[in-house]
Amino acid sequence: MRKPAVDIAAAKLNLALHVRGRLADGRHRLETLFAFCTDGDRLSAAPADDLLLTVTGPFAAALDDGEDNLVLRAARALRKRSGTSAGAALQLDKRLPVASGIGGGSADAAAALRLLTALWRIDPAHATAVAPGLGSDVPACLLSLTARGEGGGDELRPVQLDGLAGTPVLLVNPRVPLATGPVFAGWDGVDRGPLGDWRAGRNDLEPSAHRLVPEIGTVLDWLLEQDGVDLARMSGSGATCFGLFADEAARDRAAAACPPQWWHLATFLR
Ligand SMILES: C[C@@](CO)(OP(=O)(O)O)[C@H](O)COP(=O)(O)OP(=O)(O)OC[C@H]1O[C@@H](n2ccc(N)nc2=O)[C@H](O)[C@@H]1O
Ligand SMILES: Nc1ncnc2c1ncn2[C@@H]1O[C@H](COP(=O)(O)OP(=O)(O)O)[C@@H](O)[C@H]1O
Repeated sequence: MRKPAVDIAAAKLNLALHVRGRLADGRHRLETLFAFCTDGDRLSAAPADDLLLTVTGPFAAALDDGEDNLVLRAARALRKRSGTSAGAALQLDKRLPVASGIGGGSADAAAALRLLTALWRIDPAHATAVAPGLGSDVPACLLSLTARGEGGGDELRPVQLDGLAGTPVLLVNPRVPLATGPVFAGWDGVDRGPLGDWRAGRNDLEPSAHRLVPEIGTVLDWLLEQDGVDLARMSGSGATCFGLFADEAARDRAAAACPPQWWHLATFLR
């Protein structure tokens, strides 16, 4: 029997996220810089007659393997669009916290699109076509490259930023799930200006997320106190925050000192 193909559903970061107003469809108009980590969830796909999903891993319990899992929604959308009748046995190793601003669900959906495009030998244009309908972040996760996102976050332009790849990162989440919708709803409506240099930029969703989950402030303060941290910010709608470190040893010292009640992941930008 053929070995199942495996794909890393890389954790997504918004290195900066500026909210510029509203779009005609009611979503918020964003200017963001997407970057991806070298770690994430793991998804595998093997040939099967039907579409099947099993979920394992540290965050499997936070998620069901039922019909509304983004992996199955992605698989069904791709099957419909491409006209194939093929199935797949999908296995998700859920390592990223759920509803946490690092796009775990979107990355899983994107990984499913990549794996099934290969397994079913279909035109990759079908995956590109169904991605936006699965979530605003799914096109960025399908690309999984450093990119500037505009519009709803789904108008993408890949960018090459010197020195970014390989940067040691520490992700920290206070283990409080935070849904995206209420965080956008709490944005104060003030356009604070365009995204230029991302390091000097902001996450405009941080104040709203912080009101809903005050621990975000504690996590950010803690990250900023760590030796060797160059920048600390919240990703997406939170509550995960990231610290970018000058070197791996400093990142590892911070990881070792991370309060045990928080989730953390020591990784790199890819
Ligand atoms: C905030 C961001 C930043 O990258 O990331 P996450 O925190 O989700 O990781 C994204 O914009 C989230 O993308 P995604 O999680 O795919 O969002 P969707 O499923 O499309 O929408 C979730 C909710 O956010 C709102 N939403 C989403 C995108 C956008 N530009 N404006 C919005 O107001 C939607 O109206 C919906 O209520
Ligand atoms: N495979 C999946 N992984 C994570 N979340 C999923 C998945 N499938 C469906 N969801 C739902 O999608 C929502 C968004 O999850 P996620 O992408 O992890 O967060 P965020 O958009 O904040 O980065 C969650 O509330 C969850 O119930």
